[in-house]
Amino acid sequence: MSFLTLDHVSHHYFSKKNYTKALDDVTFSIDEGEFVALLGPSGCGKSTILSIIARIVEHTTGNIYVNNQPLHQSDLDIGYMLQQDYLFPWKTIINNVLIGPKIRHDDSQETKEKAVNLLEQVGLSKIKDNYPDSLSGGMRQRVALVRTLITNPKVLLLDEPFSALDYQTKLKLEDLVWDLLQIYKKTSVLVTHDIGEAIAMSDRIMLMDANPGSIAKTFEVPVELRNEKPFLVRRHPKYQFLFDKIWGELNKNEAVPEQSKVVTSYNET
Ligand SMILES: Nc1ncnc2c1ncn2[C@@H]1O[C@H](COP(=O)(O)OP(=O)(O)OP(=O)(O)O)[C@@H](O)[C@H]1O
Repeated sequence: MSFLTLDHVSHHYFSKKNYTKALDDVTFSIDEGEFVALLGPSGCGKSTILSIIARIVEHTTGNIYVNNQPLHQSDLDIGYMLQQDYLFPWKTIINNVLIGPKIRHDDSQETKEKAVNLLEQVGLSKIKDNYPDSLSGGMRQRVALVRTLITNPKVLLLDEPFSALDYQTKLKLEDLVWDLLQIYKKTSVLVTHDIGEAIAMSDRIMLMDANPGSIAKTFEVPVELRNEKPFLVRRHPKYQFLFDKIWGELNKNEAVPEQSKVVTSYNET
């Protein structure tokens, strides 16, 4: 049964000088526990969809439902992870993680233990009393991930969370997030420009068109890939097949250069 539904959702941004139609008639549903990726060109409205689900932006028309109840009447808990980690430099790692519970007046020992436990799962419990400036980019994102999970959100919104990281760190973090989701089972929406990441992480990929933003096509990820860790998914022949299909769809309006040369063999010298 569908858990989260966007039903004919459109959104316009208005400012003094500009009017932007960011989303046009977007309709899709996500099942509970499903991992969905939004993929598409810059400006097609991917982040706007996340902002609408998070109730940061009020959509202009259409309806959104959580378990068949209007979103604004629901008490849906959202965890939001962004490209930037926004850790507070003056707080230790553990205190950065505990910001969400503190805002909710949860100062309990149980939550502190949960924070340490989660930091242990991402390999950072030994340095929980350090400050963020001593951490690498990948470590900082691991703290941000724990900070997102500590309040036990029902839905995880991931807005290009790995895109500022080096490739090796990004692959490791994809596996880590996947491992944690096997345990904590969140309904997740990932925004990414990376086709490989979308295939490796998701159950379903929604390809978007721009001007105005809309859902162009949906790709189901084969079950064999869904059951593998992201790193191993990339070795699978079905991964390459789906990658080519999505690549073709993204570039279907591009002219093929007449002089393009196809390399058919490689001679090692
Ligand atoms: N606060 C805003 N005010 C006005 N226009 C906005 C605002 N936020 C986004 N837009 C416009 O809405 C459209 C969709 O933006 P959005 O950031 O959702 O796209 P995106 O697919 O996430 O882009 P990217 O991949 O570059 O992050 C773009 O044309 C953008 O310029």
